[in-house]
Amino acid sequence: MNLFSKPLKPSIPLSRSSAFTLLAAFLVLRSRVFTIPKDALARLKKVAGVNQNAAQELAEALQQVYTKEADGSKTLLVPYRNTVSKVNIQPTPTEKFESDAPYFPEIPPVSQTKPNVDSNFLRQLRAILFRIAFPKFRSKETFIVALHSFFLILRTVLSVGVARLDGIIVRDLVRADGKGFLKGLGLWFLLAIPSTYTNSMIRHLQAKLSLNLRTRLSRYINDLYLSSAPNLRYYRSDLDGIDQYVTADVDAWADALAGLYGNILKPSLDILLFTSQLSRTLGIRGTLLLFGNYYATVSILRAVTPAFGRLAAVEARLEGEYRAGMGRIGRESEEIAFYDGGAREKDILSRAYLRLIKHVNSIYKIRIAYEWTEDYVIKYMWSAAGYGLIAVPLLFTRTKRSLGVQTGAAAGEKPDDAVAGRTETYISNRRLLLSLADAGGRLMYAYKDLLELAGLTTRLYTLLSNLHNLQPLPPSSTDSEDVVELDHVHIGIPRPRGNNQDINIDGDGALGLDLQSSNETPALVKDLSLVLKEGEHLMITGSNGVGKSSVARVLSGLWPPQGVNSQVNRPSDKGRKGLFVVPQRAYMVAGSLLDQIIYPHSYAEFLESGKTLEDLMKILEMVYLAYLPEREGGWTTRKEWRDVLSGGEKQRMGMARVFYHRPKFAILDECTSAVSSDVEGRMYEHAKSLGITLITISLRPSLMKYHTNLLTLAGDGSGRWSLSRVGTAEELMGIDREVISLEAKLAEVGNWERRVKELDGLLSAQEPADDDTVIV
Ligand SMILES: Nc1ncnc2c1ncn2[C@@H]1O[C@H](COP(=O)(O)OP(=O)(O)OP(=O)(O)O)[C@@H](O)[C@H]1O
Repeated sequence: MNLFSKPLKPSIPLSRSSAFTLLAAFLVLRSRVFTIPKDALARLKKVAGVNQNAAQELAEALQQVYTKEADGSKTLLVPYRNTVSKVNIQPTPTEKFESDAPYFPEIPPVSQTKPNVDSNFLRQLRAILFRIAFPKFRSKETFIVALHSFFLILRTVLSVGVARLDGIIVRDLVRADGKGFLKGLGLWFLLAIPSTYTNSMIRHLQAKLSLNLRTRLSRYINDLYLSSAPNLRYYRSDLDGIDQYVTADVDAWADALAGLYGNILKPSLDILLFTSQLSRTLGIRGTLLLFGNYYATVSILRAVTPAFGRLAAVEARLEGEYRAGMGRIGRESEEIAFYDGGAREKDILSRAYLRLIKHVNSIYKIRIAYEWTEDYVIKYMWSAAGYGLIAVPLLFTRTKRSLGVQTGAAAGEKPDDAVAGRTETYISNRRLLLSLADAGGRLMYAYKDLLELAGLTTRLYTLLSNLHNLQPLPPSSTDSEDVVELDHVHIGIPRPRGNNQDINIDGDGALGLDLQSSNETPALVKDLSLVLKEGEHLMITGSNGVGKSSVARVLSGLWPPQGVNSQVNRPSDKGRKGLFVVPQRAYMVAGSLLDQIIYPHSYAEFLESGKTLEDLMKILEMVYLAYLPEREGGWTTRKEWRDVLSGGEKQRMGMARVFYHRPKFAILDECTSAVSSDVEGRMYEHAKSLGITLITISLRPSLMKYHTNLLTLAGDGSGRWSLSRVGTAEELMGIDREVISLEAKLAEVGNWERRVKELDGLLSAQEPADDDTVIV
């Protein structure tokens, strides 16, 4: 039966109905045919020997083992339902980032932008879509979109079929044609199978598209964000609440885009097809009225649509602030508990939450007026227009004919047939119009979704633009000789991004800062020059906040060196790691006990290095943590180590990492301040015996004896410094003795002050008597 065009034949050709039956049977059986029962699959795998090493693979997967492929990619073993799935990860090449950067120029902060559906939005969306989400025409995502589009079109075509069939069934009913009615009903059930299957496929493909887009974006952003030196974007990005951008915003954007595609394509197709179907019966006048109706609807709704894009962007930011607050409490729970700061934290969080829900509430309120107008226009105005339009063929075209039948003017046509024909037209058109109203409604909702997508696109684009516009830090020029060298370097706090007009490139290509012409804060340390060869151990000292850690930041490449013609040389990583820094705050990585020692190595790199668990045990012995594997239940135990280990234990773990990596130079930034002096001394001696050159930042004079050079930062705001050689062990003992005697003398200062006060008291007690004497 030709369901999609009129006139409709009463009988159903056998070939079409058998085709439908076959399609239905295929769809029902599909799941049985293509889904192999799990136990059968397991048996098959066993026969094929696939599961032989499953236990070992699972253990390796839990240890985050990956294999390096020839093309530079990694195959990760991911535990999944007691099995291991292999996921190949292709890193985004640096050239790709370089070629993408011009598409993501610097933009104003997200708080200063008003996302809207305009050329700016289209430019941003195009850049994200075609540079990241769909970089190639022939990709999995393109295939999903094509399949999704196919099912969307199929759904529209089937809807027209359903509308026509609806009319036929009612027509046969009015005609009292039992056979035709039953056939129609049978066809109805058959048509329901592809229709419902199409619906679930549309939902499935939409979810799949969203997930694929999210994966592509997440991989790209993670590769960009977690970049190693000299980019260090995760360290240098100044975007507030960046975790919200990288996680929730990417997810929301992928969802919004995948949903929007269906929400725009399907109703647009519906409107096109339904309008063309309707125009056959409505004639020119009716069709024009239909378009007039569309125009009126769009004009009214555009006028009342609020700025959903900006509202969505603000909501995402507030959500991020609230999440960040919660995360901070989780991270710093012990410190907060010591201060009993729960009530204070609750106030801070409540404030963040209130700001969020106030905003969300205001969106809901704004939506009431919008949705009220929308419902009124879409449901009632469109339905009323629909009734009017249906009346056109009934009252003007066919009325005359049917009146003729009733008056006997059109002989040869039964009155029942005429009524049945009218009913069929009415039912089909009414269903088409209802679907049309529904499509119109969805298209209007899609406009709101489009505005929300604009808000999320702005946030995503802000993230990408922020990350792309962080220029790499100046590379260190490494000599063949392994030395640490600073040459005329100003150590200063880096200027915030977007204010770097004074940064210039000097003749050697090193990035410098012209302090004469700049308006930035004065350098913490000025014109610092030093050369440190292997075996020359340096201690950096000076009072708090004077810039000791900042020197380490410049040495390790976290901060750019400032000053004209300034230069930094770092030892190369050839042979073994050149420079390794143990920071002031101990850091414990998420993972096993073993992972804590080998960080930043992965388990695979540990295996590659040829070191063994015995070696690790020896290292733990050296830092007096040999009891940990047994106490914590083995090397593979995974815990929240930040909470499990004490402050001193965490610092010793930092030293264990130094012994594991055995770098040429190690910067130890007050990383043993909580370790007892005797253990600290032994660890320093051991580090030196491994051939590690130490650069220690400390306020403890007792550590001086392990070093050959002393850099003292003045700390009087002048940026002055002095570099001296530390004497022999004999001389150092002398210094130690002098320090002890001076400390003893200083301890006496309190007593002397008390005595001076007593004497002052005695003197002042005698003074009035003298005065009296004078008066008398
Ligand atoms: N990212 C930053 N932004 C702004 N100011 C900073 C930043 N990092 C450090 N500072 C400031 O620079 C100064 C020097 O900091 P630095 O960490 O180098 O001190 P320090 O000498 O190591 O102190 P301490 O002995 O207390 O560890 C401090 O006043 C600090 O507040």
